[in-house]
Amino acid sequence: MKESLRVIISGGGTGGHIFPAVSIANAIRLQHPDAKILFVGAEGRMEMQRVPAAGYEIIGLPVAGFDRKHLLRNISVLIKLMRSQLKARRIVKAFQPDVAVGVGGYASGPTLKVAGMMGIPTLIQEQNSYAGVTNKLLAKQASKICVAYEGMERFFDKEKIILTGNPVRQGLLQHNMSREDAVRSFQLDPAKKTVLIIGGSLGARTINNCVMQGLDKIRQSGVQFIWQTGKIYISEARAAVSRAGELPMLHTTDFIADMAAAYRAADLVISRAGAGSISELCLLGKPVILVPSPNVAEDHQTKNALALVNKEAALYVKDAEAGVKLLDTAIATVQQPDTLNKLSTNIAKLAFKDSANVIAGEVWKLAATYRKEHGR
Ligand SMILES: CC(=O)N[C@H]1[C@@H](OP(=O)(O)OP(=O)(O)OC[C@H]2O[C@@H](n3ccc(=O)[nH]c3=O)[C@H](O)[C@@H]2O)O[C@H](CO)[C@@H](O)[C@@H]1O
Repeated sequence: MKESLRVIISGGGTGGHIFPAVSIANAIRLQHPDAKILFVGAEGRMEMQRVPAAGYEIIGLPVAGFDRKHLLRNISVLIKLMRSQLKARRIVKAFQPDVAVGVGGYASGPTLKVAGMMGIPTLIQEQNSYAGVTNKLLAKQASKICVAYEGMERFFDKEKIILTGNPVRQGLLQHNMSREDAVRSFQLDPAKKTVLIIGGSLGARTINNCVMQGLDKIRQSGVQFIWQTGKIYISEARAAVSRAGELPMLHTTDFIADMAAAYRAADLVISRAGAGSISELCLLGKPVILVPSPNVAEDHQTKNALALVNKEAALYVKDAEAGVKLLDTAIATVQQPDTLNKLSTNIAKLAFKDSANVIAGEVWKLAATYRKEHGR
């Protein structure tokens, strides 16, 4: 080949979109070490920090989501969308990709739309059991659609669908830290059972409230906790902890950069049922109590969760019941080795092992055809 492979990857908004994108980029780099990869995200969103932290260049579009409650505000959203399309066009023209990959979220809309209009092949990756709005809009012109759940032909053309599972960051699987070192890295005691509490990439209000109201219970439990609050809840959480006094058995943080260490330290996880977290928990065989968010499109987190619960691969606490049940269930379960073993064995059976590599292979196939046609 004359020139190196050139790929645009676009999307973001939450970790659930960003981390699969990074994982696909890493797999492309492994298969094609001289590949040029450019991310296109949304200004001010999480990807603008997380993507450079993963070692990739990103350009932001001034894009924003539609406001379904205040329709008048959408005039500015429309203007931003038009400006984003113009900017996306300039980016695609200058970068000259062989293929564009969309992972869902606002930015992937304008980017993949203009790439498609310019004749560049596009691939989209849908993480959930219910298709996102942007991916549904982009599906018509997409050449391939990589999905993580069966039954996605209700949203997409059957011929384009490939069941790949969700790509997971490679660093989560390729590490050899001991449990003791992992627990110590959170300033906790390796002799104690540890519960990891994660509320998705942005944090979860209900789960945070359970912890804030249960600080005395935590103190007396004999168990220790790693608690990720999310960026917007951290000051409230820290204030509650400092009011409660010394709590050496609780590590509080807004965001965990080293999720490999957090999972390694955990004997049990409490989590929202976002697609990314579920894929990771399956691959690592982690016992988990799922508390699906009720505030997502078509209640898709409950569907994500029930797919596991029905196979006895996870415990389930409804958001509305978390206040009375969640901490008690966690404190009891983490001290029952048989239950933990059964959950771990069953959830590991649901893992997709090689998702990022399979998707990177599909990206290359599309690019290779385009390059041949364009003499690149
Ligand atoms: C509220 C909302 O809209 N949630 C959606 C969002 O989830 P959201 O982005 O919250 O969650 P996911 O579970 O998909 O992914 C979270 C990712 O963030 C990482 N992580 C999390 C916490 C932390 O401190 N550090 C860290 O690195 C996890 O390891 C995981 O890779 O996208 C998912 C995938 O489209 C959807 O299924 C969710 O419904």
